[in-house]
Amino acid sequence: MASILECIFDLIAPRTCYICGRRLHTSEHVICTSCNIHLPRTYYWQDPYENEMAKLFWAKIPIERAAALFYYQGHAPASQIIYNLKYDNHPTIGYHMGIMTALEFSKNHFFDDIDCIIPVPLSWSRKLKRGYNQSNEIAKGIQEVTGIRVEEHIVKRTKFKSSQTHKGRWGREENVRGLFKLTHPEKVRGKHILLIDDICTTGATMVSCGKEITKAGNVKISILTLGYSKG
Ligand SMILES: O=P(O)(O)OC[C@H]1O[C@H](OP(=O)(O)OP(=O)(O)O)[C@H](O)[C@@H]1O
Repeated sequence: MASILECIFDLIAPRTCYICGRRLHTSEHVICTSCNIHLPRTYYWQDPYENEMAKLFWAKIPIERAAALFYYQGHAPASQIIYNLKYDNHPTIGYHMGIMTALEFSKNHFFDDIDCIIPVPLSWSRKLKRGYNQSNEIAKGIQEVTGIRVEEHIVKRTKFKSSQTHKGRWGREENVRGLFKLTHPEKVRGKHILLIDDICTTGATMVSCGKEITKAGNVKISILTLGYSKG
């Protein structure tokens, strides 16, 4: 339930839906109820072991479950959520979308047995430019609902090559190969990790990060993103 303070803030500075622009009710966050209903959900969390996204990771990393909240397409209305989260300085979108995602996924026991959450890291230069890591903001929302701790400093991205956005399938794999460095293997050895990112397209970023984490030994990996893009 919204606090009195939140109601007052909404009167002074009304928030609007990031998809349709309609004014948000105090109980709504990021998107309005109508846009939420029309969000193109994947429902992968209802079949987290064998869906199209999970199959991207088969035989590449020790994958358990994988799911994204919605299908992502470049200019579709729902892409505004990701665009504003990443490129328009709205980190709280990540937190609220993380909460929304966790509430839906937990109905299907998606988070069972997971020991810790690792947001896919950004390079320091990218983080400096953006001011925050969007995956970490999503992770905080997931933690809020599930109580599973977020571990931000177990793996780092050693450099920023270039964005995956305009690359083809092969170029994406090449672009992120060997980019991550596991700095605290003892913290993940024998654990079930939930890797978080904003979007999964080919899965190359998750595979590269996941492979590095598995060097710790006896690790299981599940994957959660807000969007799944068919490329
Ligand atoms: O599944 P994949 O094919 O690896 O693509 C997904 C990755 O691409 C995007 O990052 P990008 O490198 O474009 O970062 P940017 O948006 O910050 O430039 C996105 O944030 C994921 O990390």
